[in-house]
Amino acid sequence: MALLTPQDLEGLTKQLECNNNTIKKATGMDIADICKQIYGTTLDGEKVGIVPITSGNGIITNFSSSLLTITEYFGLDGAITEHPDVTGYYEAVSSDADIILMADDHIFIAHNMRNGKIATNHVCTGVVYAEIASRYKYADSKDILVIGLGRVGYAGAQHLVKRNFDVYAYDPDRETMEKARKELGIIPYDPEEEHKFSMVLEATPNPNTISEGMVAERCLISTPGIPCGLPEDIGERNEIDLVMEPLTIGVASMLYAVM
Ligand SMILES: NC(=O)C1=CN([C@@H]2O[C@H](COP(=O)(O)OP(=O)(O)OC[C@H]3O[C@@H](n4cnc5c(N)ncnc54)[C@H](O)[C@@H]3O)[C@@H](O)[C@H]2O)C=CC1
Ligand SMILES: NCCC[C@@H](N)C(=O)NCCCC[C@H](N)C(=O)O
Repeated sequence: MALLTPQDLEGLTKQLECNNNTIKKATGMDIADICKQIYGTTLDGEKVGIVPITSGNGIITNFSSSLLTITEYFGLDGAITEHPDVTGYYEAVSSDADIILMADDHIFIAHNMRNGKIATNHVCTGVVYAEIASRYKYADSKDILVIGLGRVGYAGAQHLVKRNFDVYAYDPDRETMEKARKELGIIPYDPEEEHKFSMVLEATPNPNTISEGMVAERCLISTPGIPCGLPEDIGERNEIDLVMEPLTIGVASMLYAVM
């Protein structure tokens, strides 16, 4: 799995504000509104314990501080523990944290100590970016294209099927495509069909995954994928609203998911 780098997280607040404005323009709602709609929950100044984890590739220098920025942006009372790992977890629980945030190289969780709810970043990211794409004010139909059916994209496609969208999808992994077709009923995207979409969810770790033939003149591309899958020239030739940032929207989704 592709790991975040400190460079990905630089200028996080600016990226967040820019994306929140794009989301408001494209859907009429901001990130918090969309999360409230998805989960039917609200945030109320909860105490959040952020625990750095040293396993695997180790601590990402600005990951915990980025989580602190995000919790504060959404009006929560965040704190990074003085110690990492088990000692840090003990510190967070002992200081009465309502929600614990921690991530190793494979799973990033939010765990609500009050109601026991637990949520993963990859599922919550897929769901919230799918929801953003699906609320495009200028959509020309209920057709939506999902590019990449991994941990994030599959969760997003599943959410869109549940919301009764006509979900087309493409992933080069044949087994993944077959699983999604059988289990979700997605429609395999066929580039030969010249079907252009006004709503696209892209969740791959590769650049240039979005081709000219996929996007309508006016299109919302909602992509947590790092790096960005939209080639610059296509972005210039079409009227595209691009929602893309490395961490905040997915974390917001996690926080609302465990309330
Ligand atoms: N912005 C955010 O908040 C978050 C971003 N991410 C990023 O989202 C991306 C996806 O993450 P995961 O789902 O965990 O990865 P994953 O490795 O589980 O899934 C990626 C999928 O993309 C497919 N793929 C690769 N090239 C493709 C192409 N050209 N067209 C269509 N599909 C293609 C692969 O076959 C695979 O199924 C990664 O870049 C990850 O870093 C993950 C979580 C949160
Ligand atoms: N947008 C979220 C993406 C999460 C995932 N792609 C990742 O980089 N996970 C690694 C996080 C490692 C954190 C580290 N253990 C620390 O605590 O600093």
